[in-house]
Formats: sequence, structure tokens, C-alpha cells
Amino acid sequence: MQAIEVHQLRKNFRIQQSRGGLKGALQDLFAREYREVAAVNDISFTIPQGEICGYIGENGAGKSTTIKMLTGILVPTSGDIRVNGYVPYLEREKFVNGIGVVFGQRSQLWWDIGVIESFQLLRKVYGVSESDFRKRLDELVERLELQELLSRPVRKLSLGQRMRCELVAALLHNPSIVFLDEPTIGLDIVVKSEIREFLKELNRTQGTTILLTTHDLQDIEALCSRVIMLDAGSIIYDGGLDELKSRWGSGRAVRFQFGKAVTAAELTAWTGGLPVTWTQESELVATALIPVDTAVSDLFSRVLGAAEVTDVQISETSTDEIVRQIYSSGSAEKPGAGGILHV
Ligand SMILES: Nc1ncnc2c1ncn2[C@@H]1O[C@H](COP(=O)(O)OP(=O)(O)OP(=O)(O)O)[C@@H](O)[C@H]1O
Repeated sequence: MQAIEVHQLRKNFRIQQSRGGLKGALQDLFAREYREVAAVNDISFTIPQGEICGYIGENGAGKSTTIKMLTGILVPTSGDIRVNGYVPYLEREKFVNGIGVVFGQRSQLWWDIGVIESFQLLRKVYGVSESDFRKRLDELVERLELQELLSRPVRKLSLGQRMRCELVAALLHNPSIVFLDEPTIGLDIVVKSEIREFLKELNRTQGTTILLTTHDLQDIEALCSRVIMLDAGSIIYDGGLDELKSRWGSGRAVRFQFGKAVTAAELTAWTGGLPVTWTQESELVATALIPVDTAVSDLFSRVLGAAEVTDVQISETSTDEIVRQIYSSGSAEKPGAGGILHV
């Protein structure tokens, strides 16, 4: 059985339109105008049991809206969803026993009571027996080193401590699918890597399916063999991370520091005819992305002949750069000619 099946899923939101000027504002008072926007636009995908899949996209791409539909919080406008064989918004009671959810920006723990009391309340919500609960809690507490924190109220925990507790809360009832919406947001590098290690182990030892949204591509690199990339509500890439890198990323990034300010038009003009994409950080710093079959010497001769260069660094293109390029072009098809991106 597939863990998650999504077919032609859509969510439209009705957004109020404001008319301009005083007259418009008055009209708005009496007769509001609305328009529909598709936050999620007829997407389809399936995720087999045991996979860790990254769900990525820029702000507003529709990631959280999808997660909310998959977890039964929002009802789709149209399309089909099956999670563990259930339709989330119709069969909520049976459905929630098989899933765990962590929203990095929101807590499912009670703010003013001790962590252990929150866990006890969740035990009752999910109907977990006292003996299963104890066993599971002991394992998780030991693995995530939470012993010291259990009696503290949640409001007194650091963000990293709270996130570790959120993970326990989502896993107490031993769900087979876990949805994580930005689980590492705002965390320092040490806690981020602890959480990544924990999730990898969970997947390896229990076969837990994980769908993960993140803006941190290192989460994806560390955890996901597959990524689904969303842009303006539509899927623009669904496949392996390696495939994405080899399709897009087998090139190099050459970062130039200039002695004098350069413009986007100058950069494009210097490398006209070469398959170079520029990313400009400031007037004095720009990075040229070149495919593997283009010689770096061709790029150098153009740029060094035209501008005053004070420093150069060459690196393999990172997943970050690849994804930035894809978002900027709105397509995961490999780029042909050059262009310019602003960051
Ligand atoms: N309740 C709502 N009413 C109206 N529009 C909404 C609502 N929720 C989300 N949207 C809109 O739907 C679009 C998708 O939002 P969503 O939160 O799913 O994006 P996201 O990819 O999770 O973004 P982020 O990375 O910023 O969290 C956005 O344009 C957002 O403004």
C-alpha cells in the first residue's frame, strides 16, 4: 500500500479584493469583491511506505496548505487524498492514530504545564495504553536526552529543547507516517544535525514514512532521496535529489569580487553567447554558474578582459544554487542560454 496518494488535489482560497480610492473603499464597505486563488493547483503524487520525501518551494508556494490537507486540517476544493488508506478530512478519528505532525512554527504542547503532563494528555487523546506509553516514552526520552526537561513547563524551554519535545509528542502513539513542516526552523546547527540524525534513525529502524517541508536544503541533502518541488501551487519537479543535481548541477559556480561596481547588463554583455547564468549579490560581487561542458577559461577571458577583478572562487554548484535557479525560471527543465538572477 502507498503511504500517501494524492490525485489532482486543489485548494482554492477566496481572497477579498480592495477597490482603489475613497469611492472604492466606500463600495467595499457595502459590497465586497472576492477572487479565487489556487494555493494548490491540481497536484498528483504518491509516496510509498518507508520513504523520506522533501517537499520544498518558496514562500507561498503551497507547502503548508498541502500538509494541512494531508493531515485533515483543511478540506480540499477538489481532488483525492488517501493517507494510510484513509481520506483525512472524512475519517479523522481512525486516521489520526496513524500519523504524527510537527509544525515548526506552532506548538502542540500546552504552554504552562510540565512537558510530561502534555505527553500524558496526548496519550489519552490517542488512546495509547499506559504500558505502551511508558515503553515508548522511555525510548524517546533516552534517545533525545530529555530526562532533565520533563518536569519543566514548555514556556521555559529553549527552541531546540521544545522541538525535541514536539518530536516526542508527535511520535508517542507510534505513527507510521510523520509530517514535518519546517522542523528545523530557527535551530542552531548542532540541534539541527541531532534532529536530522534522529529522523534518519527513526526511518531506518521503524520504516516510518516522512514528508518534510523545509527551507533548509541541508535537511534535504541529509535526509531525502526524493524531492517534490512546488512553485505557485504546481509541482515543477518530482524525483531523486541525485537526478536533480546531475540534470542541473553538474557545473561550477565562479564567484567574482570586482574592484568597481558592475551592472547586471554588463555581466550579461560580457558573457553573451556563453551558457552562463549570473547571480548578483551586490554591485561588487557576482557568481557565474556554468555547465560542466563549458571551459572556465572561456569565462575568465571574457570577464578578466572586461572588468577589474580582485578575487575569484570556483566551486561545484550547490543544491542551494540549483534550487534557486529552478525557482527563478519556474521550471526544472535544464536551462539553455544564459540569464541573470538577483539574490
Ligand atoms: N487561509 C488562507 N486564506 C487565504 N489565502 C491563504 C490561506 N492560507 C494560505 N493562503 C495563500 O495560499 C498560498 C500558499 O500558502 P502556503 O502557506 O501553503 O505556502 P507555503 O509554501 O507553506 O509558504 P511558506 O514557506 O511561507 O510557509 C499563499 O499565497 C497564501 O497567501
